[in-house]
Amino acid sequence: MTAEVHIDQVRKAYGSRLAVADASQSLAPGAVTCLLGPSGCGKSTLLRLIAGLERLDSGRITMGGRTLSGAGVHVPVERRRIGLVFQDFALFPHLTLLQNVAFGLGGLARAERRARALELLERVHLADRANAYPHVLSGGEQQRVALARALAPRPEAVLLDEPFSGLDGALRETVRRAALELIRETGAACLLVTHDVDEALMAADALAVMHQGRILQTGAPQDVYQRPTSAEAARLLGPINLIPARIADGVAFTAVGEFPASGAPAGAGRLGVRPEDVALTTGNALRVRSVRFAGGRWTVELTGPDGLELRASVTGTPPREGETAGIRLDPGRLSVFGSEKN
Ligand SMILES: Nc1ncnc2c1ncn2[C@@H]1O[C@H](COP(=O)(O)OP(=O)(O)OP(=O)(O)O)[C@@H](O)[C@H]1O
Repeated sequence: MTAEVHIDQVRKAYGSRLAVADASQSLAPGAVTCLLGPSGCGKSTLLRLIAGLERLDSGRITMGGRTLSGAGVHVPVERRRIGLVFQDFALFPHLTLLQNVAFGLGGLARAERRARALELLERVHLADRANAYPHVLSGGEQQRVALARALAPRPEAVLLDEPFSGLDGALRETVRRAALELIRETGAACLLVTHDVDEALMAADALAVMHQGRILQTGAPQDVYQRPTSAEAARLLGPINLIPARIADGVAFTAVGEFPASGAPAGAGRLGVRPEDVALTTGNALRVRSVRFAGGRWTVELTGPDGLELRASVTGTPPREGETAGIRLDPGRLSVFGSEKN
């Protein structure tokens, strides 16, 4: 069974601290929605609200049209049909892997519970360890058991809170890929909370960026990255140059040239461009302040007229410090933002 989760204008405060501020988001069945944002922005609180571990102050959360949280409604955690996976795995140390996975299958007869738990352990390639205890497993294996346990009761949604942060390097990517593949196959709606930009960009079918309790933008990862709707959202996914501009008649006038800005309101604004979308040319509009090796690319910092500071990320032979340079910006990779100083 698959169901869409709708989060509608959800708000949660702890005392005077607004942790989640009127957040709205949909989680599509069979897809991974990544919730990305800096520490303290409210990601875990939103996940806990969806799980039913917290009560919301206002707004509504529905799954398949059924209200889980809303005015006068709070379906208890165990009746939500939602699977949870946390960073610390939260396995029961005194239970075997089989017992851990069977834990949430209370409604089934004993033989069925065992069969279902074994089936899930097989899916995560740990059936041969069914009678082992969690402490003998590696971190990656424990995470796979936690996933098997979350999926065993056939949840309609799966919520994962930084589930891979305890794993490092190549293992992290392997475990993540296998886990998300399995979740997608089940058709459950999936929310993956992370503060790791690379993880979010790679793993997400849909990416939601959160800042100070608000979801600023949602979309395909490449769209949010290349077409951010605000400077704040842009910065959450990596460095971006903000070039002061005066906008008139669909053209942005800047200290480094004129660029198309059709549809942007006239007046003061800023052009946003990622460092890798700044191409260096011969010219003398800018001065190279520093050049740093960044593994496969070079980070070049430039200064220009009116105190302009720009960063370019380039391949090939970089310029030398102190030299002059020009830049070329691909009009298709420019974003136009308002002028507020954020
Ligand atoms: N139980 C609580 N009581 C009081 N304040 C809380 C509680 N839970 C969260 N907060 C506050 O709400 C805000 C959001 O916290 P939350 O844990 O949701 O952020 P987060 O984005 O998940 O952060 P992290 O990535 O560090 O886990 C923070 O300012 C936090 O201190």
